[in-house]
This record gives sequence, structure tokens and C-alpha cells, in this order.
Amino acid sequence: MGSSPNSKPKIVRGSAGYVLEDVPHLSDYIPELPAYSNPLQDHPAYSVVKQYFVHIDDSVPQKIIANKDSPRGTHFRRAGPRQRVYFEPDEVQAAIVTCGGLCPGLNTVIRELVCGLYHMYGVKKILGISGGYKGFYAHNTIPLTPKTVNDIHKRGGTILGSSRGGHDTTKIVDSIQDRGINQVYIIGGDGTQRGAYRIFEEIRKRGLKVAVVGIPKTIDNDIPVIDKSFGFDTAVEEAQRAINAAHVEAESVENGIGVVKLMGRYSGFIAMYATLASRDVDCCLIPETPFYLEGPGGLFEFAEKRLKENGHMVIVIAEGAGQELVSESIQAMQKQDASGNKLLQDVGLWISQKLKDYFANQKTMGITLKYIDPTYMIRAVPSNASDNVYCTLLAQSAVHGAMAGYTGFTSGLVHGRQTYIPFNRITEGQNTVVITDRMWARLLSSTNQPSFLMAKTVIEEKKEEEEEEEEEAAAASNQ
Ligand SMILES: Nc1ncnc2c1ncn2[C@@H]1O[C@H](COP(=O)(O)OP(=O)(O)OP(=O)(O)O)[C@@H](O)[C@H]1O
Ligand SMILES: O=P(O)(O)OC[C@H]1O[C@](O)(CO)[C@@H](O)[C@@H]1O
Ligand SMILES: [Mg+2]
Repeated sequence: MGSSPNSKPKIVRGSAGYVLEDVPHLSDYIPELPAYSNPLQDHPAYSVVKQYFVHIDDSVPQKIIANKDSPRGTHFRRAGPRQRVYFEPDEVQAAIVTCGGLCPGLNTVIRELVCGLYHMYGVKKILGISGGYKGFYAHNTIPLTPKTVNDIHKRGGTILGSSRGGHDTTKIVDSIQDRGINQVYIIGGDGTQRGAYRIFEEIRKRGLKVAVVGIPKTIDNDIPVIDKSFGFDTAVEEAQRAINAAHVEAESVENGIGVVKLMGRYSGFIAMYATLASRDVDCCLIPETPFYLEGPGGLFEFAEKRLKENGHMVIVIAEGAGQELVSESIQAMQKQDASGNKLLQDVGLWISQKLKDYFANQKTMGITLKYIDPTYMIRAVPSNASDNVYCTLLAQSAVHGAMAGYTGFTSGLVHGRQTYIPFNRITEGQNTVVITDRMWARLLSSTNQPSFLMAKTVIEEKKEEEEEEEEEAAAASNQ
């Protein structure tokens, strides 16, 4: 992988604490770049739209809750078509690539990028890069037209293929340069956006007229700043089918327990939203909040109580939850995938076995436990209607931004508004469930499950106090 990105963020300050975290523009490093009238102004669909072009100074606030003394705060550039564009349709050679794991809606974004370029701006040369980043230098390209992508949104996966690993900045940019590509649309998660940032930096270093645009993808919803990533809604909806099945199985037997494992490596959003949506879930476990099994306030005690009350229970567990507990009991090897992501132990199988062992040893009640692992089923499906609309907006905004000469940005929704977010902001952290926020409190109130964190913290604090007392007593006796 190349050296770390080092361009300075473009910050514009205004009155009353207004800050615009702006996105780079090709004209920042290419002098006297010619601009043209946007061809949309003559387009029959758009020419009649009142104020179709976005005002050059429009921006969207990152925080919308304010009080009378708050500074105006951070803003992002509003997405949409500009009056002036920096590419002539004939000169554009666009490329589209999909990287990382699958996600509902990938094909819809590809379709809408192709149709947006073609129908809105008259761009005819569009290439698909097959097999993720390494496809730039290791595979052939696929020509894309509105006809070839016409019904791909009805299929799950990505028609271009995807991969992890294989990001070689120099080779990728060499390939972009050799092929004469001047607009690159990169669809992928946090890792992919980091890779896109490096590509942008290298392109800028070489002074190339190439717009690099990211479209955020991940069902885990772990990309910061944006409201949510496309495909997330579909994944939550699909997860309902697994939870329903677990519930039906659990309530049909005496002391039935249904365990459902959902995706979420570091962020428990899918598990949290699937739980909130279902109302059949008794306990939701996510990576952000530690839990424990034994003793007062532990999972076993809660399970016993729920079974006594209701005769059945459903547990939803995110794949990244409780990994430290699993590693304690299984000699875990620290393995990584090709992109450097931590490979996880199967916490669903582990917790199922632990529950079975506990009730077998207790001999107080016999349980029947069914473990459902719909992991790949929730991400391999085509996107639902609302995600399809979302994918269209993201793709069209990306095209408008690239045509307007912006680069080094991710197209994203902030408080329901389309924006252009600089790569440095999108790659600076990970979006996780904040367990001190109201949403997690809502879930706890809905499931009425124990807040393991609080109980655990109490136990740990108590332990620390006892240890301190012991140390003090030992020190005193040594004096
Ligand atoms: N820091 C980085 N710099 C450059 N490239 C990276 C970086 N991290 C990841 N990549 C590349 O980005 C691609 C996708 O990364 P990764 O497998 O982590 O998936 P992702 O984009 O995070 O999506 P998801 O996690 O949702 O599946 C891979 O080809 C990987 O080599
Ligand atoms: O098995 P794969 O393809 O590496 O993908 C698994 C990972 O991809 C994701 O769906 C997205 O990062 C994670 O939730 C999951 O851990
Ligand atoms: Mg990722």
C-alpha cells in the first residue's frame, strides 16, 4: 500500500462560527482548467426545474441541534448539479469499481452511475473494473451501457465482482493513467474509502485531471458522518425473517431459546435496529457493550428469568460481540483477512453451547435451543425500494460532483441532504453504536434486558475497591 495521505483539509471559515469542510477541486492543482456550461440546462427533463442548479455556496450542517448561543459549526458542501462543469461529455472516460464485502444495492448504484452519466450528461465511455481494486491491474474491464445494466438492480451482489486486499496505489494509478480514465467511481466501505483517498493523493501528486469519487457501502453502517449507508435498511428488513423464524421455533416448544447471529464486525447497528424493529427479541448483544454470562445480572440469570416468565426467549447477537469472552474459552489465533480486518470467532455457536451447558448443569429446566445464522443471507439480497431510491440519489450526486470538477470526496447523506464529504473526514474513524445515547436506551427499554455494562461496571468497581482495601491493609501491616 502507498504512503499515507497528506493533503491539507480545505477549511473555509465564515461568520458566527461557520466552518465549511470543503472538498478538493481539480482546479486546486490544475491551473487554468476550462469550464463549460452544464449540458443539463438544455436537457428536457431538467431545463424546466426551478433552481435546478445548486448554489455554489450551499452547505449542509453536520449538527442540526442548536441553541441560541451555539456557533454555526461544521458544514459540508451540498451535492447536486452545478451551473459550470469541468468535463465535456466526449472527453469523459469513467470507471466504476466495487470493493470489500457485498451489500444490497451495489448493482443499483452501478446502474444509476451508468444511467446518470449517460442520460444526464451524455457520457458514453464507461468501464466496469472487475474484481475490486486489484481489477485495475489484474483483470480486464467490462464496457457498461444503460442497456447492459438495465435490470441489474433486481439482483443481489455486484455484477463487477469484488475483493478484499490487493490495493496497490501505484499500480492502480498507473492503470488509470494508461487507460485514459478521468472519472473514477469507487463503491465500498471504510477500507475502500481509505484506498480511494490514497488513489486521490497519488493522482493529485501526478497532476492528473482525474476526479476520484467514493460512494459509501457497508451493511454494518460503520462509516462515520453519513446518516446511514445504502443496503442497511434492506439488511435490517431481511434480518426480520431470521428473527421471526427463531421466535416461532422458540415459542413452539417448552423453554425454547432462539439465537440469531447478525453481521456487525465492530458496530452493532444491524443487531440494534433489527431488534428494535422486531419486538420479539428479549436480548440484543453488540460489540460496543461488554456482557457476561455468570452471576447476578449476567445472561444466564436473565435467560432463566425470561424462560420462567414467558416460556421462551430470543437472543440477537452481533458477530463482533463478546469476542474477548470467546477468545478466553477458545485458544483463538489472531487472524486477519486480505484487507487486514480481524477474523472473528463464531460467537453465535459459542453462546448457544454455553447456554446449553448452563441449563444442562443447572438441571432446573430443560431447554430447546435453535441457532440461526443468516449472516450472508442478509447481504446477498437485492436492495429494497427505499434503498433503491437512496442508491439513485447517491449515484446521481456522485456524477454531478465529478462533472463539476470536485474530487477526493464521498457522496453521502447528512440529515437527509445529499452532500460531498472530503475523504479525510470519511476515513477518520468508525461509526459505532454509542451506548450512552438515547437509541441504545430505547432498545434497553424495549427488550427490558439487563444493562450488562452497568452491572459489570459495578462489579469491577467493587472488585477494584476490595483490591485497594487489601493493598492498603497489607501496606499498613508492613509498617
Ligand atoms: N488503509 C487502506 N489503504 C488502502 N487500501 C485499503 C486500506 N484499507 C483497506 N483497503 C482496501 O480496500 C478494499 C476493501 O477493504 P475492506 O476489505 O476492508 O472492505 P471495506 O471497504 O471496509 O468494506 P466492508 O468492510 O463493508 O466489507 C481492499 O481491496 C483493501 O485492500
Ligand atoms: O466473509 P467476508 O466476505 O469477509 O465478509 C464478512 C464481513 O463483511 C461485513 O459484512 C462488512 O464489513 C462484516 O459484517 C463481516 O464481518
Ligand atoms: Mg470495512
